[in-house]
Amino acid sequence: MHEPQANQPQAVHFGAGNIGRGFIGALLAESGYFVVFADVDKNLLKELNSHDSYEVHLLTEKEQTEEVHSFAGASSQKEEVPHFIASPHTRLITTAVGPAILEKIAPAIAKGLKERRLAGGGVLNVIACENMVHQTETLKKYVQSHLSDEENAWLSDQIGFANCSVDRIVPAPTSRYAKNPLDVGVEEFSEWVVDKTLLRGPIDPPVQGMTLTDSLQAYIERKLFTLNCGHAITAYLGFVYGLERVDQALANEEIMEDVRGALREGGAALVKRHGFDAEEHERYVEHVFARFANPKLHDDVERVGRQPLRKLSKGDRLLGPTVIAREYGLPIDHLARGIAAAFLFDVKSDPQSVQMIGRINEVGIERAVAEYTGIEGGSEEHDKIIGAYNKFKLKGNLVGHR
Ligand SMILES: NC(=O)c1ccc[n+]([C@@H]2O[C@H](COP(=O)([O-])OP(=O)(O)OC[C@H]3O[C@@H](n4cnc5c(N)ncnc54)[C@H](O)[C@@H]3O)[C@@H](O)[C@H]2O)c1
Ligand SMILES: O=P(O)(O)OC[C@@H](O)[C@@H](O)[C@H](O)[C@H](O)CO
Repeated sequence: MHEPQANQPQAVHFGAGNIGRGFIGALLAESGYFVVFADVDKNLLKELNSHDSYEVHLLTEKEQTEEVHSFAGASSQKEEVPHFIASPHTRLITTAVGPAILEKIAPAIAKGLKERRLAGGGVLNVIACENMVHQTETLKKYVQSHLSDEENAWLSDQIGFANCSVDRIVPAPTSRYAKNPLDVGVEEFSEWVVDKTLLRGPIDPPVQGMTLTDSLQAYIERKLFTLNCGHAITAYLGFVYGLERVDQALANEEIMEDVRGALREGGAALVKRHGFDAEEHERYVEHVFARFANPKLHDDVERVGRQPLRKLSKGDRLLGPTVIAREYGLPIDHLARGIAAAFLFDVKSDPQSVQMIGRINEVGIERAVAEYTGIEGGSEEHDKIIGAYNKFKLKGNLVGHR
């Protein structure tokens, strides 16, 4: 295992996957932190501990490469991770494991914080970088459930749990550029916005590329309900049309019309809710489309559509903008078509897809839509989703799936 330099500040980052290596871990290392990547993937940990560096490839016209140094891998299921969390050199804990895994990493974080308290380790900040609203506060609740009242009182005083919005498209790496298994390809754009009102003390050393805000809700909703909403609908419609990649899906005019329509509907809702400038929001949407269309990303619709039940849950990228639009009495026709397409995402390697398709086969699409979205049968919204689902199902049958 690689070692930090004497007194080097440390960060423990859970999840050495695409965004972990391609964005958060890379930024922390560039900013002077020794990054301990905590993961469960034994092969990945072996690679992290046998390479001194890896490359982040910017997938732009003229491809550029950044080298990442100063990291190690540690098993999130072993004692070493709590020890790192307890170390006085550790200033930050970050995560990029997926929302469903937050509960699973909470015991290791709680154990590390207990040790830290006893060792007098002091102030530390936790930032979960998952695509969901209030992700770090969700992690905080899981961590608190493993601590005593006394430990929780110390935690409230010493440990910041700050929500954030994290944005950079990082597809699964391919052999086109990956010379070693840690190399990763990313788009050039990146944005990491953190709620400064929930931090304890300054982020020290400051993380280059991290923006601090006191109005995170607007940032995260704009990102999740625009970029991720459009991304998901592109992926689900792309899947229905038998296409493999996001850029291929967007090149299809029918798909593009629905994605644009959904972002228009969701955009009108966001403009009302957050008082965004409508023209500026339109520019944001155009920028998102330009990012999706980047042919160098080779981003797979199966990655972008992964875990459809999470994406169909209340407050996530599909229902979130739909509910806000309805609150303002705005149309949701294209959003409903995007939701409908999600119910046709039949990917055998995705456990949530298997569960969803199994439930549709068991109880029928009408009941499955009501169960997963909370949109009641007989409502206008439910009728729109079912109508679109039936049309897309015919389309899917015509196209034939992979
Ligand atoms: N890839 C992107 O474009 C992107 C961009 C922004 C945000 N995100 C968010 O980041 C998170 C991770 O996405 P990703 O694309 O990097 O996924 P990924 O599958 O590439 O990485 C997840 C990593 O978490 C690890 N992991 C799983 N269980 C673990 C555990 N118990 N302890 C520690 N590590 C564990 C996995 O082994 C894997 O290395 C998700 O919430 C995603 O929404 C991704
Ligand atoms: O990571 P997910 O599964 O929540 O969503 C898939 C993609 O939309 C997502 O990873 C984007 O690439 C990312 O959010 C861009 O910032």
